Amino acid sequence: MFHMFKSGACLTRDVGVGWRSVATSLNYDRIRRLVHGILAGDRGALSRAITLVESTKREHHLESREILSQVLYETARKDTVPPKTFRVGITGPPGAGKSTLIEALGKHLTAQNKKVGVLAIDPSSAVSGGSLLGDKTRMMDLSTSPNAFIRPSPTRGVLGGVSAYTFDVLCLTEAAGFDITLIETVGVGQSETVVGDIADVLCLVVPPGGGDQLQGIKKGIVEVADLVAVNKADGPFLHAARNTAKDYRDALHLLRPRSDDWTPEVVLVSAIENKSIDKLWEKLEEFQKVMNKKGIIEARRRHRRSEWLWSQLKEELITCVIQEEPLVHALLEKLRAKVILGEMTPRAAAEEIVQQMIKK
Ligand SMILES: Nc1nc2c(ncn2[C@@H]2O[C@H](COP(=O)(O)OP(=O)(O)OP(=O)(O)O)[C@@H](O)[C@H]2O)c(=O)[nH]1
Repeated sequence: MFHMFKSGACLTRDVGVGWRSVATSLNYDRIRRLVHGILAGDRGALSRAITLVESTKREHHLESREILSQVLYETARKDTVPPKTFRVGITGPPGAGKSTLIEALGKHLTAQNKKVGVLAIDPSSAVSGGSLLGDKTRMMDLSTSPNAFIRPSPTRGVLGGVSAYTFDVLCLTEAAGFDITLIETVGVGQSETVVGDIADVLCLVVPPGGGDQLQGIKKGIVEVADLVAVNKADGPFLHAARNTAKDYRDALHLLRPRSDDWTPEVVLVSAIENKSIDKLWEKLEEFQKVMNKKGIIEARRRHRRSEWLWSQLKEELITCVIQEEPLVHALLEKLRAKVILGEMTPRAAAEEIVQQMIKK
């Protein structure tokens, strides 16, 4: 069923030692069990595999790589064009009701026997060790559904950057049969770009606001949103929510749509009262249908994978080759003084270092 295991010998990173060839003794029994489990849709196996992806231990990192390679071998064979999986990015300011909306949307989908994964991208954790998204224990109802898989954000920086990490986790959840993935992030700083990179569709969730509704929400997020959900359209907030929806419709009208095939829309919802969640899903599905018909989702995914290869390669080269290379350190010491004193430009110094490395 599975392709051959790679040999135990491989080139890997050993933190503080540099690149070297090591005869690894990976736990192949565990790898085999987890791969079987994931492909059979076992949530426990999926959780354990993700923990290996998150781990900074070298052997865990290698095990997760082996698991991913076997899992991808299987899923790639069954992959269809257009893809049957759908990656929905949910972003918005803190307190907009993203988690409540994800729970409502998740329940709407699991009730239809759809399998839903929920992932969180938390840029704050990588930088400060804190967590913007907090723990996701709020999605209590959804987490008890066998059709749902909820994974809280990592609590520390992960090797290779947030998008590379989330992409690995996404591959695993999809391999376990969770065809719809809701990817949540707080719309601040870089995070919406990351979720925009990973998701097929980006839904911006905003609360009703008085006066300047777009205040505090960066224009950049609105520009990349495919849908805007104005949440909390209930009780005393209903009137304000309607006004906010109008403001967003006007704002979107002035912006050039991201794609000629889709004009972003604004939907009024109430996550708490479960109002118009079906309408929101209809819109998301419509987006999926329109974009898949033109092959746009698959084309975007392919393009991104290729882009990530470059960014990962650069990152790996910097962290594993350049920073570990004694020659680079020696040259850096020598040339840094010249650069600081203005005797040499940083570009010339960098070129000199690279030339010396190539000659070596
Ligand atoms: N009235 C009303 N309140 C809501 C609705 N959805 C969420 N809330 C409330 O808004 C607050 C924030 O909701 P969350 O779901 O935690 O919002 P969030 O965007 O995930 O917040 P962060 O995790 O801080 O980014 C909570 O007190 C919710 O009960 C809604 O549809 N109507």
